[in-house]
Amino acid sequence: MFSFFKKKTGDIPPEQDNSESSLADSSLTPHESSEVSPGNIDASSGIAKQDTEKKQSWLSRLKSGLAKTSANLNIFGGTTIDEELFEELETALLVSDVGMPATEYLLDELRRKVKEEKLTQPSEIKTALAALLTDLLAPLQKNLEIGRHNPLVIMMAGVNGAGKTTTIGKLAQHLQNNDQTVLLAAGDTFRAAAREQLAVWGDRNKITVIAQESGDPAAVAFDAVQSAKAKNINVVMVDTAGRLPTQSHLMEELKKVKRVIGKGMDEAPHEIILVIDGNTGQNALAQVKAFDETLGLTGLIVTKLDGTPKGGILAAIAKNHPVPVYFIGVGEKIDDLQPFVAEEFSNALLS
Ligand SMILES: Nc1nc2c(ncn2[C@@H]2O[C@H](COP(=O)(O)OP(=O)(O)OP(=O)(O)O)[C@@H](O)[C@H]2O)c(=O)[nH]1
Repeated sequence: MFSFFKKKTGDIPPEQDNSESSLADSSLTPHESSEVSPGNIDASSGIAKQDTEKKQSWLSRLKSGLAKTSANLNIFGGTTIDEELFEELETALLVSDVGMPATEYLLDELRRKVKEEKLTQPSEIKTALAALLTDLLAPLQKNLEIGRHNPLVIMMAGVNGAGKTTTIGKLAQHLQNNDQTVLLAAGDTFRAAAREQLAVWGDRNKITVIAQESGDPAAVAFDAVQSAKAKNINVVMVDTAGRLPTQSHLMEELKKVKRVIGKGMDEAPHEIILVIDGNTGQNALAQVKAFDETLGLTGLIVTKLDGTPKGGILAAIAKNHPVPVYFIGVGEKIDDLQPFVAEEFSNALLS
């Protein structure tokens, strides 16, 4: 099944309790539990077919999005495994922003595999590298769990232009498609245009957007949580203005937003997600470390992996400062944002 979110129940009614399954799965339950008839066989196989098509379409977009990074790694066309090939691979991994520690790790493991498994062909090294990369990235793979708090409060942070606002828009639509009600907090009070952009977008998609003239992002976030509680909304997403980790007063402001959200609802924000531009390369690692230190990140979303030769950054994050990657983005359309799956990612790079 093509699942976008993981659903865990907490305070939702028992009849909707379908923990450990995805929302998309839960929407299938009536078909599965009702009596089998030709009608519902057709319906469920139709859904399965649609899912397979969606998945195939995503995999091909992922592959073409990562084409520049995978071109860096296209060095396995020869006939012998020698020191020159390992040196070429080292350069290719570094150029792809895998970073030194992960590059050294992958090369050491590959040399061990070549010996142990008596590999002789470069194509076998490529397959072995794909498996090693999958293992390295696997700890980053985690579904965003919805349904465990009502509302689930998600705070988004990141540097300017990373893709926070557009990602919030895409996620909101995915959530709506999964029968979740959503409310947005226009916490990017720095850019008036960003607030207006979100308000117009909210109008068009019938999603309430809480905005204020005051310019205090913490107050906007607080109001949004109160409003969501009063309206029994499922998910609140709090947008924040872009900032560099070196701008300490702005990092302090983020801490305040987090603190004030906590005053509005115990244990909130439940998710603090850093949105990273995949083009940023090694600097993204510095961003993860700095925002994590300031806020305690629960997850990452890596956007703009389309067209970048620096897609290896996920391996650097996995090796140096692992934080779950909930979603990756390879374009501007809603379906260009999908859950991160380590094996899909490695295969797109190395198949
Ligand atoms: N190619 C591509 N573009 C993307 C992707 N995700 C977002 N964008 C684009 O990136 C640009 C910046 O996105 P925003 O959502 O405005 O970024 P932001 O982080 O909210 O920006 P600030 O408000 O300045 O901090 C927009 O033009 C988006 O359409 C992606 O996965 N691929």
